[in-house]
Amino acid sequence: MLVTLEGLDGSGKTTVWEALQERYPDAVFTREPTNSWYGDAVYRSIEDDDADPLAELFLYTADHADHLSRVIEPALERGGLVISDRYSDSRFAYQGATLEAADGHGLADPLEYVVDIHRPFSIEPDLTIYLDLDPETAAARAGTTNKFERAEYLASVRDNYERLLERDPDRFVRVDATQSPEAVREAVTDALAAAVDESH
Ligand SMILES: Nc1ncnc2c1ncn2[C@@H]1O[C@H](COP(=O)(O)OP(=O)(O)OP(=O)(O)O)[C@@H](O)[C@H]1O
Ligand SMILES: Cc1cn([C@H]2C[C@H](O)[C@@H](COP(=O)(O)O)O2)c(=O)[nH]c1=O
Repeated sequence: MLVTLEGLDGSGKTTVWEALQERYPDAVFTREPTNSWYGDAVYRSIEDDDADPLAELFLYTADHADHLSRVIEPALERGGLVISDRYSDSRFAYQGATLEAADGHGLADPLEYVVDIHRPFSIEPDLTIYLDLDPETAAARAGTTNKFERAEYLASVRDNYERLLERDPDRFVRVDATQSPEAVREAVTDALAAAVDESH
């Protein structure tokens, strides 16, 4: 079973992901960008304010392809529970917004384009927990240290997440990330426990 945590920078994904490790000691905990050399390339691009949006999309997507074949697919084939801090929805929402800001880079609908390039090879999560937070609080919590962690940009990322939730309501569970860390953890734990029970 593949479970993903999604949301804006600073929404609390990593805080929750770390807490879940105690609860599910046998699960595979992973994340995107990964710690591979593909992930290193992604982090170089994050630091480059002038990175080409399409080139950046393909760097993230290369990292995803490697993540799938090296980590996700083997774990799922073993029948394990995989919990990923960010996954393909981050690409749909963030690179969709970056391409949109670059006048669509000649694409009619950047978000749909990013979804489409994943279709032939990616694996859809069984459950995606979306930590919903307003862009201003997200940017403040994240510390506004890179080009993505700015409220204006995060507002368009959030709009894209809303589109993704609307098109796939059965896969997503929305959690109010303005709550205390304890309340967020409890809501995520409840959603995950229900999904794990249902899968048995
Ligand atoms: N529910 C919460 N209320 C207030 N602060 C929180 C909450 N959850 C996490 N934080 C704090 O917000 C900051 C960002 O949290 P965290 O790193 O978990 O977010 P994230 O979604 O993983 O961010 P990023 O995507 O940028 O890595 C941290 O300082 C963390 O302690
Ligand atoms: C997977 C992925 C991530 N991003 C962005 C989101 C963050 O601003 C950075 C790094 O992620 P972290 O969780 O803060 O370490 O990358 C993205 O734009 N597209 C993606 O596919």
